[in-house]
Amino acid sequence: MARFYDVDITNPLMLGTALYPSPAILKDAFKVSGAEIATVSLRREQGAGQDFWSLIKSMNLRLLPNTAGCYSVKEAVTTAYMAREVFDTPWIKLEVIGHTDTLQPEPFALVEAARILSEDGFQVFPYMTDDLVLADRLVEVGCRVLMPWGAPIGSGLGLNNEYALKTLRNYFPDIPLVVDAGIGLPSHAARAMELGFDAILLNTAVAKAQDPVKMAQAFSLAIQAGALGYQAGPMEVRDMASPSTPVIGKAWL
Ligand SMILES: CC(=O)[C@@H](O)[C@H](O)COP(=O)(O)O
Repeated sequence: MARFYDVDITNPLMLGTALYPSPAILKDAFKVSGAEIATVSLRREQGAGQDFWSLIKSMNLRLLPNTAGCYSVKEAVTTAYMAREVFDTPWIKLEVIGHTDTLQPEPFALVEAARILSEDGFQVFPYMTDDLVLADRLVEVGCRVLMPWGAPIGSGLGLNNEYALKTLRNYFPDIPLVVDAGIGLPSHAARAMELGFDAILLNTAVAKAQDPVKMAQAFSLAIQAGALGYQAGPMEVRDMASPSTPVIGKAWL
C-alpha cells in the first residue's frame, strides 16, 4: 500500500489516459489493471470533448491532473491553478519540460514551480530526473512524493539509471517514490518495484500495445510480483557459486 499525501492507495499502478485506440479500450484497460489513479492533462485533452470527460468521470478514479506540455514556471503554475479549479483536487503532477527532444524536466523551473504551488496548498507530484540533489531541493520546497523518470516519456527504454533510482530509494526511505515515464515492458515495472519503489506511472506502453487491455493486465501482475519480491527480502547476490544442494554425506558415496 502506498500513501500519497493523506491518501492510501492499494494498487501501485497509475495510468495515463492518452493515446488509447478508443475510449472503450481505455475503459477496459483501467478496469483490468485495477488502477485507482489516472493522470489527465487539461491542456492535451482540452479538445477531447465531453464524451472523454464523462467517461473518465464514470470510471470513479482518483484524478491526478498534470501540467504536460508546459515549458516554463508561469505556464505550469497557471495550468495547475486551472486544473485545481476544474478537478477540485489539491493534487498536481508537475511537469516543466526543459528539452524538446528528450522531454527532460527543467530542474530549476521545476523546483521554483513546486515551491510556488506547495506554498499555496497544492500537493505536488513532481516529474523529475533521477538526480539526488534535485530530489533534495524538491523535498525542501514541500514535495512529499517524488516521481523520477525511468527514461524519456514515450521511449519505452525502461530504467536507464538503476543506480540513481536505488540512491533515491536509499536517501528518501520515507518519501513515496514513483517511477514515471519511459517504462516499456512489464519487467521494467517489476524491476522498479523490486528496487522498493512505491508505484509506477505509465501510459504509452499500455496505450500503444497491440492489445492494450492485455498489456494493462500484464503490468498489473508484474507490479504486484515486483512489490512482493521486494517485501519478501531478496537473497544476497554473490560473485561465487554456492551449492544449493547439501554436500553433507558426499564422502560416503
Ligand atoms: C501520461 C503522462 O503523464 C506521461 O507524461 C507520463 O510521464 C508517462 O510516460 P510514458 O508514456 O512514457 O509511460
